[in-house]
Amino acid sequence: MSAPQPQAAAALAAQAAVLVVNAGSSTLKFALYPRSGDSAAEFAAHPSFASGQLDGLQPGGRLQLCAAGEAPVDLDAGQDEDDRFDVALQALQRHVATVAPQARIVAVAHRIVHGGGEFVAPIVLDDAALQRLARLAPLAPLHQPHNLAGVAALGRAFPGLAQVGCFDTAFHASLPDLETRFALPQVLHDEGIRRYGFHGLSYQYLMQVLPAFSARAGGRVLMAHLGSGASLCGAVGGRSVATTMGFSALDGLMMGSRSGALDPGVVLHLWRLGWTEAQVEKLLYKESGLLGVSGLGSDMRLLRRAAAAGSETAGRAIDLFVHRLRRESGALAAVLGGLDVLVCTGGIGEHDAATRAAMAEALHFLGVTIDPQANAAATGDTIRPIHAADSAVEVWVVPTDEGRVAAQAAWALLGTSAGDAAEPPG
Ligand SMILES: Nc1ncnc2c1ncn2[C@@H]1O[C@H](COP(=O)(O)OP(=O)(O)O)[C@@H](O)[C@H]1O
Ligand SMILES: CC(=O)OP(=O)(O)O
Ligand SMILES: [Mg+2]
Repeated sequence: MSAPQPQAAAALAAQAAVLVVNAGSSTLKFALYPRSGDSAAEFAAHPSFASGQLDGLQPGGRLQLCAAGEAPVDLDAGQDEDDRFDVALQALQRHVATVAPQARIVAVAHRIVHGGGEFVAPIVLDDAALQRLARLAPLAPLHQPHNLAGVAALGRAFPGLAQVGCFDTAFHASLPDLETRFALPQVLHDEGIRRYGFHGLSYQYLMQVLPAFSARAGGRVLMAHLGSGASLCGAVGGRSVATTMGFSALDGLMMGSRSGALDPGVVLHLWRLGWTEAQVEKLLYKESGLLGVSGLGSDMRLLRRAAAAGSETAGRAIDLFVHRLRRESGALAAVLGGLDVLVCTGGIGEHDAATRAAMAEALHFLGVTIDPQANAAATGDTIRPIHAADSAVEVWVVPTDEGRVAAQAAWALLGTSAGDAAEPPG
């Protein structure tokens, strides 16, 4: 993205924008969205006007701003985590002032992974809500503490601005009762030990754009969000009816460094062997999945290269990822009673044609056939159909945009007054 010339910038009218933040353990992803209509076509147009990522937020990391269309910039950062956040946010503000000088940030919206049973719709965050959300941190230790640290840091950077929380779990509030239950005593269910489901902002985005492209978007849709975290969601009428992640973001598919579904007997066994809670948590969240099985890394690109160069462990990790995808897809297709549409998204779903081909092959018995050329040509740049002309099931590759959904939620909560505040005087 190139910076507008000063004269051109001066001529631009102030435009209200929502800054969307997705804070992770070592990265902070951000994007700036103007107000736009909520139609499927406008959603699909990807209208964010500044976006990027801040890397290296953990102490000792190399703090770097990677903004869309620009070379990465190294930042001079201290060792203290709060200082690093603040330096990173000042850089973000400078970047926004350069590439989108017309933007006037009127609110900040955060992706917050766990909303529990209580937060089933976006809210304007206040101290009481933040305290209750902090209690959910043990259920999403890889995400929730960082999400909330992001809220605190943005509060310091933009004092007085409304901060909106958008919950990954909220899209799954529509799950049928049975789908939320584990086969455990009722008392535990009543205490909140149940399936919640995650990646909800991504699934909501897919369900909002798809109707502009497919007349069958309201039918039985299987969505595969395959990124560092990976899950599946089955939807009918645009609403979640089944999903693979559960109480935490550990369940279901094999992931970059997470195990996915695991016999709980394994955890008991490790405890008996003397593993501590912290060691088990690290194993399941950070040392398993593609990384654990391959012993090489969690990134599918790296594993594809290693497998092509003859690495047996990389090949096994990919095979297991695909096998688990086959098993879980079959389970959700059974819950849906068949498929009308399959949607692939997330870093792997958008970019890895071989994984998509394997998934389609696994679901061929349900009528899924892809067009190999269309599949190879789909690189995650835009929404593309990849099914063969005679496929009974449509297959789409859709680049997801969780930020767009969070921005929409902020606009809806803040009403028209937020936009009016940024109109140029006179
Ligand atoms: N070109 C690509 N080919 C294959 N896999 C890719 C490609 N680009 C990204 N990925 C995979 O996607 C993952 C990141 O997915 P993404 O959805 O961006 O993750 P997250 O938002 O959870 O950090 C990477 O770890 C890698 O496995
Ligand atoms: C919930 C989850 O796993 O998120 P991510 O894929 O961003 O890690
Ligand atoms: Mg993600």
